[in-house]
Amino acid sequence: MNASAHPSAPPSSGRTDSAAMPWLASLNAAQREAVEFGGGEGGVAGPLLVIAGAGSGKTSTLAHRVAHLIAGGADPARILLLTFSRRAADEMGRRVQRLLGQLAATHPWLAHAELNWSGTFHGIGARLLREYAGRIGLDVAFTIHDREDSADLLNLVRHEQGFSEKSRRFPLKGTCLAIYSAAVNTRAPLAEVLQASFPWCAEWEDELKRLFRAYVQAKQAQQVLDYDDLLLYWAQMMAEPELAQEVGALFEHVLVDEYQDTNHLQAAILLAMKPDGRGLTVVGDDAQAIYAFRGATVRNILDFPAAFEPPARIVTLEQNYRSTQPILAAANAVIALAAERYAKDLRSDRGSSQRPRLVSVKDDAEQAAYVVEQALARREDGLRLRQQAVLFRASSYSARLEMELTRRNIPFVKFGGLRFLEAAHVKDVLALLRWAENPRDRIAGFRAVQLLAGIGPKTAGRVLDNVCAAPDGCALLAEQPVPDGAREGWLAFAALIDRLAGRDGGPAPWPAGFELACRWYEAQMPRLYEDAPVRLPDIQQLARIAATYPGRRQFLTELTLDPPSATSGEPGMPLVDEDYLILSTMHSAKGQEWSAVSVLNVVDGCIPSDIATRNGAEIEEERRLLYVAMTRARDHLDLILPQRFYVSQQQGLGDRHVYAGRSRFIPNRLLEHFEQITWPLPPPGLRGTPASRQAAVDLAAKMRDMWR
Ligand SMILES: Nc1ncnc2c1ncn2[C@@H]1O[C@H](COP(=O)(O)OP(=O)(O)OP(=O)(O)O)[C@@H](O)[C@H]1O
Repeated sequence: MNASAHPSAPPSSGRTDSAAMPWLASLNAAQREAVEFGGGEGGVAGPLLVIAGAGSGKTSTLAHRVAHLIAGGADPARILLLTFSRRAADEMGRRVQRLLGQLAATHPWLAHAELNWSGTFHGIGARLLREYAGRIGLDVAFTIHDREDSADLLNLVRHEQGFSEKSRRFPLKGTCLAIYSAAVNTRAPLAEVLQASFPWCAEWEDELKRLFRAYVQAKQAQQVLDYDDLLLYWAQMMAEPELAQEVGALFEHVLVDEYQDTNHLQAAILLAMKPDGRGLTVVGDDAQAIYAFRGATVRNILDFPAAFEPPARIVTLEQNYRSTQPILAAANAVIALAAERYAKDLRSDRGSSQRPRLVSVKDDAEQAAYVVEQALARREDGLRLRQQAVLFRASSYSARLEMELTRRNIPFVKFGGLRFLEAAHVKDVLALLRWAENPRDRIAGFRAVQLLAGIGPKTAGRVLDNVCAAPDGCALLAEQPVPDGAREGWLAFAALIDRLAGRDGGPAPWPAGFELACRWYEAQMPRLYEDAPVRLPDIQQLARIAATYPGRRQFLTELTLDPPSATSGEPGMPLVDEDYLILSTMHSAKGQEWSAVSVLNVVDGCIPSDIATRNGAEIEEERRLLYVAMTRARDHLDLILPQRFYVSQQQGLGDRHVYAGRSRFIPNRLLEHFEQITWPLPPPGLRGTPASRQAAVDLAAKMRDMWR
């Protein structure tokens, strides 16, 4: 809500004295400088870069800055806050409100201040594009394709262009999409992208160009945008000076979290909106840049200050509040070996005698047993499971652990695994809605139509051709040529779609329309899926989520951009008040913290992952990923090293057992930062003393020295 629109609006000055703001006392000097930067009577401040080490309170500093700006008189409706995930945006909103709540007794209007422009770049992009659709030649009813839909459409075009019949093998749809996406997000010429990241596809440059041209045409004809388009269209819109100025003027302040993981397009958007940097604040940590594989570039943060004249003010946060000193020392040692970085002197006042542990176990079964035993032991000591996380490089690494947790009836939630939207049955229902929303969306239509018994790709293709050729709203679905055996079902289906689209006279119903779609779909499920009963709760869950949105369009947009996790096929999502262990990929652990963290498979081949060791830059990113994982821990950190583990679905290799050594990111010279243990512990009589265990390491070094 716009604060000034509220009945108890602020007094005309709308300002609160800086000295009266209660939160300032809790900040350290650097944080306070970042929060207060530009305060006072000088108007909107120039650009600010906050370089923040892990756990140094950058998220909290950003929230404080937003609260500070609002309390200082800034209109919350004119603050744009861009975060990496929707979850982060929600969390930030909550923190800002909590802070402003502290002033509510004396400044009642602050209790109602709400940030209504906070979200991810993609989410905000979608919203602006819809608002400006008419001005930039977009249909306001455009639908958004997720990665899988985009790959399907690209595949269709690839086929139509005859590339699937080439005698030499043309890149597959997933690779084509990755190349397309890399070129769009890095803004680099195709030849350069191919050379740098896809050299084995370089011979197809001309064909790929043709393919991408046709893909863009197909998207435009169908009025669909893919994820990359949300940024690309926004950036193109900002390349029009008049529009850039107009959109830029909507926001007095623009604040960006996790700036190290933004790409060229995102930087271009910001600079076009705020060319002189006034009102622009970005925060980030170059040591935590982990999204280069999606086109992010750490140069954005490194080059930010010099993009303005005078250059941006830099504030560096170096006090770590999260981790104990030994954990921080180990993490610092790991990142100190990085090839290039902004040097930071991260320190912690949290003393502890416990170094992080390097735990050797025989295989992934023992790894799972170890993790469970430790988690339960800590719980016995009073540490809730929710305060404990298990992190891994690839989602599949936790399979054994998930089985063990299920067997022992220990609840857990997993972040970064199968996403809700990737579940086939969820995609089915959304395809129905999307097709009703936009009859030109062929990917949605193709999926929806084939849900019917007796209708295959051929009939579906014919129906879609007819629908696309018909003028808007005149598709006459019921009269489409379908096989006789399918006719009865088809009539009911056509009536459903017409009802959902509001083509049967009444307005499109919502959320009742969703219920109708679900009821129709549930009747099809037993035919479509053997395990229909397991999938059914997801559909019911989807209906519950849908009911919280004002309409179908908002629902589809939000869900495509920020899907919740799937539940079926995994242990049920625990109740909110229940205790549960956190399982997460390292990427999804970004920005989080837990008291105890265990990292699985800290061995070469897993971290760095053997799919990311093609060049130095990829290896450096893997190092930062391990650093991100280690710096999530407050009090306990275990890095686990199975000597033998099982990997599944390796391309070209199939499932197999692998033997591997400790990750190259923890070479021998870093061992002093860790306590090394082997689990299960040998019987007490055979354990030796700490000194004799250290001696074993020295002996190993001597053996190696023999060959120097
Ligand atoms: N001035 C402060 N005094 C005490 N604790 C603080 C202070 N600033 C931050 N913290 C605490 O430090 C921890 C880390 O803060 P936050 O999550 O904001 O860090 P971050 O910089 O975003 O971390 P990362 O980049 O590693 O994700 C939190 O538990 C937070 O409450």
